[in-house]
Amino acid sequence: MQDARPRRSALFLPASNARAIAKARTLPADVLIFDLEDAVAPDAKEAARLNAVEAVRDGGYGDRELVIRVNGLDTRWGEADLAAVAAAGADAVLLPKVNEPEDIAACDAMLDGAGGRMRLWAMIETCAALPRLDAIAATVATTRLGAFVLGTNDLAKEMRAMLTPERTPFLPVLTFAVAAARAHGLAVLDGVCNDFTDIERFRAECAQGRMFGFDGKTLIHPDQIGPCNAIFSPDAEELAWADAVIEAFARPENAGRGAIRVAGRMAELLHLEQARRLRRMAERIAAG
Ligand SMILES: CC(C)(COP(=O)(O)OP(=O)(O)OC[C@H]1O[C@@H](n2cnc3c(N)ncnc32)[C@H](O)[C@@H]1OP(=O)(O)O)[C@@H](O)C(=O)NCCC(=O)NCCSC(=O)C[C@H](O)C(=O)O
Ligand SMILES: [Mg+2]
Repeated sequence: MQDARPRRSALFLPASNARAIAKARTLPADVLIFDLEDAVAPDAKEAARLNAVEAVRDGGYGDRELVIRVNGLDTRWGEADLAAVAAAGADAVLLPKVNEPEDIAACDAMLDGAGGRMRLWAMIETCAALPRLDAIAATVATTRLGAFVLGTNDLAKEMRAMLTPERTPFLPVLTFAVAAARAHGLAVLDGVCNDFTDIERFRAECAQGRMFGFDGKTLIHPDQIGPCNAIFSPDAEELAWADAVIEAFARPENAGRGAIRVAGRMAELLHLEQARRLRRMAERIAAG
């Protein structure tokens, strides 16, 4: 079940940066994404690949989910990246610039030698992918696909759109990416906020991402982790409501009822499901 694991914060780090790789062992991000793609200069690609594989093998990252973003399979590094990642034992490989379902199928076939546990995550960051989100997500039935990750920098570049604080040009993409992911049981992570020194802008983006239904947000700097974890965790008010709904439905007088009154609001069985999910998530977060 995709919702069982907290993925509030997913920190990208250039796998060419040994200091960042070491520091990440101490950072409270739920997911670490070792990047071999856009954060790494062409001359450093091979060294970065070795660093990422070594970091995953050496471990020391506790419960954090370890993901390696490879270069595209149409680049000169992509296939070797994928072979190395398949052997490394990461939790997932992140494939950039997925355009169509066939990209997932091709990458999945190349991961045949990897352990069964390894998932394939897809970057949604091209215009070509947008009309095909449902078909891409539907490949979960026959592949290791596990998550969508939005790439709003590449989308802005391709669309020639502006990355404004409100993210107006991307709002339909946020909705449809979350809906496609949910329809097929995938996890879904929001794109990065480049402005890592403006924490108020960042908080607003996290709150917007949470409002749209994302599981969490991808990050580029350690300073973004704390606020992101806080905003993507169920807060006290939500948990109080969840507890009230669970308690109310458990009362004998409400047995067999589909809709009841809780603290002046309507609660239906669908809200009971939501309340239980929030509680499970809070327990997973508290367990660390
Ligand atoms: C953005 C940065 C280049 C800023 O670097 P810098 O100015 O050097 O940061 P600081 O001096 O503030 O760093 C303080 C300490 O924190 C460590 N650090 C910094 N960033 C990270 C990180 N991401 N992970 C782990 N540790 C990090 C520094 O080493 C300092 O440590 P210490 O010296 O011990 O105190 C830089 O933050 C950076 O490179 N960020 C990640 C960039 C990246 O990965 N980009 C690719 C993903 S974004 C993307 O492509 C999304 C998508 O594809 C799209 O299209 O949108
Ligand atoms: Mg990108």
